Amino acid sequence: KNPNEPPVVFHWFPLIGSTITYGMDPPRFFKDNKEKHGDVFTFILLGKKTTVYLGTQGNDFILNGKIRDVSAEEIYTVLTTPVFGKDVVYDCPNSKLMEQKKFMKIALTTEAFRTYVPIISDEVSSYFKRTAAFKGPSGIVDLPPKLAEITIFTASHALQGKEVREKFDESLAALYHDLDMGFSPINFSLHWAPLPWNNRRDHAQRTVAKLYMDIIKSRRASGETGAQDMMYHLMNSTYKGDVPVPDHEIAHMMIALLMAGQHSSSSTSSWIMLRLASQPKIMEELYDEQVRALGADLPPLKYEDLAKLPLNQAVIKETLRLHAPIHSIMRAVKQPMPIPGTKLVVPTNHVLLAAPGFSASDPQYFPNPELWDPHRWEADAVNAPRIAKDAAAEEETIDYGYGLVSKGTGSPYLPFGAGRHRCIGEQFANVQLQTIVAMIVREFKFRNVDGSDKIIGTDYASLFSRPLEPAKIYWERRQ
Ligand code: HEM
Ligand SMILES: N#Cc1ccc(COc2ccc(/C=C/c3ccc(C(F)(F)[C@](O)(Cn4cnnn4)c4ccc(F)cc4F)nc3)cc2)cc1
Repeated sequence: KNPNEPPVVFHWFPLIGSTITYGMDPPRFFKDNKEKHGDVFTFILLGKKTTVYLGTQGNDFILNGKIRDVSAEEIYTVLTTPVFGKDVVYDCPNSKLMEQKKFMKIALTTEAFRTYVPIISDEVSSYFKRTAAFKGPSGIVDLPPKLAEITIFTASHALQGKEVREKFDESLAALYHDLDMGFSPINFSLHWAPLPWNNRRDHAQRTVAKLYMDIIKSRRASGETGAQDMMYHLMNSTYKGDVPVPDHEIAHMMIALLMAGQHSSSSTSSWIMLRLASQPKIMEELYDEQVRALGADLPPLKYEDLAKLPLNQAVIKETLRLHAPIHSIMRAVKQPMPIPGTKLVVPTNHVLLAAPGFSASDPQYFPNPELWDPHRWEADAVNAPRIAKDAAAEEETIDYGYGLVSKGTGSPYLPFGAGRHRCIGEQFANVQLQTIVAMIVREFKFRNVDGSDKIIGTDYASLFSRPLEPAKIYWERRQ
């Protein structure tokens, strides 16, 4: 037992290690082991020595790690490259990923969001008009699958473009499903296995990539510059040295953005609706907020309206505090990493694991942390967050080549990560989620089937944590 290495979590078997206890309930696993070992401890995950570093210092140590010390691509590429395709995201040097994130951000501007809000709200209204599950005045429905559909229709139409949206009514939905089956944590180790679902994943990746490349060719041939969607901007981007982005890389980035947006938003929107069903009072407050801010006739939603709905925004913020879709962020250790303030050194054969969501449930920062209380984000709220008002730390930003990003130093609330690998989809996700919630609040009232304030458990087995299914709620159409 090496005194300079973090303590190892007890386990019976070398390969399995603590995979099951961690995989079943990561927050529970982190809490139990923090009590035994403190903020830094090592456990065996699928045969790999995985060193967890909890708390804001852990978040900083891992998410702001130097490029010579930590690598995201080394861990993630086995999972993402078979799904996205080659030469993009984690299948290329980090410097190339930074340029790709710069290109992606060009399509994610407030000007673009102005056009996205009507698209998203129309997709939501027409969805509820045509789907059988919401026929009549009221009923009981298993929510998550419905929200997964709403998410893919709204994101594909707004972000991917009309041609892609129309394909989801035909072949693309099934192909997306096959692609999705390959997007599972089991593939962290079995990515190579010629398992049936990996073959379907590979066929789907090639077919979807071809679909995108055909759209690129037809747009280039017709020269139409239609909507300023993601594909348009990627087609007009060049790497440094004026190298145009090859068509297959555009297609593969489009798949990556589709997968990113889909899982994170559908999980989050499901949690939002289930939380509103468990606290119907909040759903009424959201409706009243719209009537007060936009007028009782509730005119068609536009981008500028979202800023007039603070409770609507807080509902998303509070949901991401308790239900961050990415519960574990991992990095390979490239050279021994001394942990400041201790005599511990993390060796190179370890994987680092940050769990930003853990500090978002820490009573030190969030009074009554288990309470879903969107009002806590208002000024002078009873459960207001206790986050160090250290202006310097709060402002600390850095530019890795795709614009200024927050280092998140000292922040216990990082659902979008921090530092070099920080999310670039935060603003799009907020526009999409705020619009979906606002449109649903206009049409429906939700409550739990048994009228209780209970909330369903979390499924941690897939890549993005999400509600256990089925998750049924009672809905009624607002008069
Ligand atoms: C509620 C919605 C979302 C959440 C909670 C979320 C969360 C995150 C987190 C935690 C990271 C950091 C991953 C790491 O450090 O390993 C990340 C990175 C990223 N996300 Fe998101 N995301 C969301 C939506 C989106 C959307 C809609 C897009 C695209 C339109 C997107 C694209 C990306 C990209 C490109 C990265 C960069 C990965 C890297 O640099 O390694 N995300 N996201
Ligand atoms: N037995 C067992 C057993 C064992 C263990 C477990 C559970 O163990 C774990 C451990 C780690 C993880 C990590 C999640 C993880 C990481 C990276 C990514 C990503 F890269 F894919 C993403 O960041 C995703 N993203 C970003 N923004 N929105 N989406 C992304 C980036 C850029 C991009 F362009 C497209 C992207 F979509 N996705 C998810 C999940 C579960 C269960 C069961």
